[in-house]
Amino acid sequence: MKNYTSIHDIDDINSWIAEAKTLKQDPLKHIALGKDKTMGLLFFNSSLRTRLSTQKAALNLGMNPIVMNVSGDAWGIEFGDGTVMNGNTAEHIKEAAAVVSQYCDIIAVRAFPTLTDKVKDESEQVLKSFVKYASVPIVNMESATGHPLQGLTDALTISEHAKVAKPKVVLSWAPHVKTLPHAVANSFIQAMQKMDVEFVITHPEGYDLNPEIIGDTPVIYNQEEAFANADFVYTKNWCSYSDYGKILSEDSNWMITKEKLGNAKFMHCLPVRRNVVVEDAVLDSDSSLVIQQANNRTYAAQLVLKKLLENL
Ligand SMILES: NCCC[C@H](NC(=O)CCC(=O)O)C(=O)O
Ligand SMILES: NC(=O)OP(=O)(O)O
Repeated sequence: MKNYTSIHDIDDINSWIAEAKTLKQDPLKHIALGKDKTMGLLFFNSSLRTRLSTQKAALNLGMNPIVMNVSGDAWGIEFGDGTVMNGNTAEHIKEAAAVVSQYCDIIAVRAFPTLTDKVKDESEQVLKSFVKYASVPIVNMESATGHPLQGLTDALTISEHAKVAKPKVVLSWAPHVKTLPHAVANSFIQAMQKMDVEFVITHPEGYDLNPEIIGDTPVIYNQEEAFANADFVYTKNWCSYSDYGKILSEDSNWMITKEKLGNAKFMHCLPVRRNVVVEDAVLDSDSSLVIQQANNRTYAAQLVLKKLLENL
């Protein structure tokens, strides 16, 4: 594996999950692997979990992490090809990526979508430019259309907590006050499609995700029907994909409640807005896996970094 930019970079999810579980049992076992190697983390957007768990993963492998908030702290980066740079951007990604590649052995990037320009977002301009112009491996820490470190984490968490051989997993849309990306939902879908689970998606009409990602995964527009006999309910808000970037509904009837959840476990990537997306009674109960999920971010990242280091 040269880069980790999408769930498609996982060749065999079951063996990856097994290896992540082994790493979790003895996180410092490979501390010599990353000796004298530098991990660069570049953030164009806010983060708590990704920023800390990816650094923790690098430290567990003996790497030296260096972190930069690119938006605001660095010079504005130009991504366009052939642009006359007489506007607000001060340096081109061609120089920026080449320079950072000299300081770092692996570069991880977070760059969210605009949610106003679908073509630009789907082109993954920022992530793909780093892949193109950097000379070291690139890790996606949540791009315009995917969050594969999260998707791998979620697959690991479901595997750890499954009580039956083929659990039923539901991805449910929930209300939110802001227009939010599709990245987490996309990578979760792609991860579940690789797992041996019964997987369904539920959301109000108008919130259908990219049909190329959905494939033949069933979509049910009735949340109650979708939740029947669920073992895991993974919740996420996203904005409309067809009416790109729009909030069509803030219908509070779609909020996750203890009553709706029944015996299922609740999952969310975090950060989560209490009593908008999910009620307190769920998050404050044993049904919630969100803290265990966030812990697994370290081991998912550590597995990815280990594979990249072994391939340097
Ligand atoms: N990295 C995890 C999720 C990040 C982002 N959530 C947010 O922006 C929530 C912001 C808020 O609730 O104000 C998303 O949905 O993709
Ligand atoms: N789940 C997740 O990616 O969280 P952060 O946005 O805090 O990194």
